[in-house]
Amino acid sequence: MNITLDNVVKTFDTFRAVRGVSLDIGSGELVALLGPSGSGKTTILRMVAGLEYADGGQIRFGAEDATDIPVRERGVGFVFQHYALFPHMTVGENIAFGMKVSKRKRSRQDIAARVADLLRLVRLEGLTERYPAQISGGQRQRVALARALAVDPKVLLLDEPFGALDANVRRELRRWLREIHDELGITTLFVTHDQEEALDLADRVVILKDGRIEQSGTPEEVCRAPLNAFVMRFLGDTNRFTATVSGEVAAIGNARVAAPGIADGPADAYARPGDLGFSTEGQGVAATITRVLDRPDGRRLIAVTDTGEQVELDVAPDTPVSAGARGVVTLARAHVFPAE
Ligand SMILES: Nc1ncnc2c1ncn2[C@@H]1O[C@H](COP(=O)(O)OP(=O)(O)OP(=O)(O)O)[C@@H](O)[C@H]1O
Repeated sequence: MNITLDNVVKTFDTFRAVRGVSLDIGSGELVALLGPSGSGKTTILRMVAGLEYADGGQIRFGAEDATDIPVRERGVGFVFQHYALFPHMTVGENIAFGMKVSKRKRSRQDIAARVADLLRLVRLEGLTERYPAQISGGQRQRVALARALAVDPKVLLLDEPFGALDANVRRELRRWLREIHDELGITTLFVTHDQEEALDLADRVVILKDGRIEQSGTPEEVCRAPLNAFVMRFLGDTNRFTATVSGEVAAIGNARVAAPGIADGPADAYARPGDLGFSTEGQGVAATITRVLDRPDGRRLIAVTDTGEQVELDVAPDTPVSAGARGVVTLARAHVFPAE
C-alpha cells in the first residue's frame, strides 16, 4: 500500500504543528520520520493512522482519500514507545486479541496457529504463557509488534518503539525489525529522534524541523549531501568553521573547499570529526590541541583554532599527540552553507 501526503497541514488552536508536508511512501518502503522534539513527527503519524485529522491538504492510501476510510478499515498496525500490552493477558492472549475482535472471524485453531507463527517470527517461542510483567522491555516490544502484525496490516506505524530501551537492546531490535520488514515487506512509517536508528533502519529518512520537511533522502543522500546546516548538524557531531566563498570555492584558513552553488561572501563550513586530521604542516586551520580523549574505536582530539573555534577530530588510536601540541587541522571534506 503506498501512502501519499499532499501539502498536509495541522494546527492545534493557533499552533501550526505541521506546515505543508508532502511525502510519497512507496509500497513496501520503510521510511523514518526523524526530527527534534516538537517537530511534528507524531502528529504526522497520528494523521496517517486516522487518530487526528489534517486541516489542510490530503492523505491518500493508494488512490483513495484517507478521510473516506474509517480508522478500523485503514489496515494500520501500531507500536508505541510505551508498552501498550494488556497486563492481565498472557503474551499469547495479547497477540490473539486483535484477531478475536476483528470483523474477520477465525476459528480458535486458526488463531492459535497464527499466534504460534507470530511468536516464531518475533523469536519468542516458549513465552506464550508469560504475562507482560514477566518478560523484558525488549521482549515486550517484540510482542507489541507481533500483536500489530496479527491482523495483517497493510501499513505499520511505529512511534519510537524502542525509545524506552537501553542502547544495546535498541541496536539489536532495530536489526531485527529490519529483517522482519525485509521478510514481510509491509509499508512502514517509523518515528524516531535518534539519528543512528533512522540511518540504520530506513530505506529513506525524512528530516523534520518545526513541522516542515528539511530533507528527504536515502541515508547516503542525507549524510553525504545535506541540503542545509540544520540537516548537517542534526545528523551527528559536526564542527563549524568560518569561511569566505569566492567563485564557488570556500577559503577555510589556508585550505580551499568546493562550495557549489554558494554565493560569494561569508559562509559556514561544516565538517565531521572523521573528516578532519591534525598534522604539523599542510593546508588547513592553525590550532592547538587542548585535550586527547581515548575511546575504544580511536582517539578524539579537542582543538582550538587560532581564530577561537573549538573543534573535535577523530584520529587513529596510535596517533602520537598530546595536549598543548601545535599544528594544522586539515579538512578532507566539508559542506559549505551561507553564514547563518
Ligand atoms: N493535542 C495537541 N494539542 C496542542 N498541541 C499539540 C497537540 N499535539 C501536539 N501538539 C504540539 O505540536 C507540536 C508537534 O508535536 P509532535 O508530538 O508531533 O512532535 P514530535 O516531533 O513527535 O515530538 P516528540 O519527539 O517530542 O514526540 C509540538 O509543539 C506539540 O506541543
